[in-house]
Amino acid sequence: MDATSAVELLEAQPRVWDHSLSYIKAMTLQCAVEMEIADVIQSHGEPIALSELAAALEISAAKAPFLSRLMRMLVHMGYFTQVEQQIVPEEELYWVAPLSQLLLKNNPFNARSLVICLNHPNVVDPWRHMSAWFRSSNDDNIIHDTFAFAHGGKKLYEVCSADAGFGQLLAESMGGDSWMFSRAMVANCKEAFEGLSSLVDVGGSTGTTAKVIAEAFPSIHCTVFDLPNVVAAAAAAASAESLPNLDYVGGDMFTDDIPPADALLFKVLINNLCCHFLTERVVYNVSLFS
Ligand SMILES: C[S@@+](CC[C@H](N)C(=O)[O-])C[C@H]1O[C@@H](n2cnc3c(N)ncnc32)[C@H](O)[C@@H]1O
Repeated sequence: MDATSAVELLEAQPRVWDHSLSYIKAMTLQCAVEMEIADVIQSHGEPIALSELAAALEISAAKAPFLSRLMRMLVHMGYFTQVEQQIVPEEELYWVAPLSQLLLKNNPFNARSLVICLNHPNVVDPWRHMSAWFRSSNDDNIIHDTFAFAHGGKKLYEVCSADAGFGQLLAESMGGDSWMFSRAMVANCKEAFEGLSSLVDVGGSTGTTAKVIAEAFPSIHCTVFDLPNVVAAAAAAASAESLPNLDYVGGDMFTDDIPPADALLFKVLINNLCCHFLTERVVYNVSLFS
């Protein structure tokens, strides 16, 4: 190997490190969500010193230096800002950046469940099995998706049925996304709802999308149709803020009757297979918005 090639390789090496360690950002974000760091700093009401943050998070003094590293990473990722400290210059001060709004528990559009869901072993494992999937030789009875391959042949929703906690997490994971998406949809696509008197949101999860539609179009009766355990939790949570034109029906869309309606909404359901607004006619392709 000549000297130029050696230098080129040396310069390329950090990229391999970068690619191989890129999971650190995901894990750092998950840690911030689990520890509710954004909530703690926001409720402090002003920039918080590292020692105060450590105390509020009940982190021991011995581990506080590691909290400093975590916070610097989160600053680098854009969730927090580091503020100049005048009084005790050596003390680090942190404040929330706009991006951290997406981590706050009291924001209806937060992405907390999404972060936890996307880092869940059930979701990460298929990626770890990708080469084994490519190399597997059962082409006669090919298991098309790597998810099923990594889960003993079970598809996503079969895993959800077997693991109710994960099913609930998946159902909730789109909540913030749906909240923002639905508001944009009802504001920009009013014509898609004209003439409808009923709509079923199939796989409607906690009802975020249906709620937005029901509020925007009181003349449309909206039904959230999802697996019974998901619907039970969603309906219980919704009872306090119930809308007269919104209800919940539990069932399995593969085996149970979907309630009849003028329009069926399939949003982020069964991979890309059903990413459409369906009625007797196709009203809108949801993927246009996502
Ligand atoms: C990725 S989430 C999408 C939720 C919602 N449509 C949205 O866009 O926010 C998929 C939803 O489909 C539901 N689901 C999965 N299998 C189902 C089935 N067989 N019948 C009805 N709903 C199902 C899940 O419980 C989950 O709430």
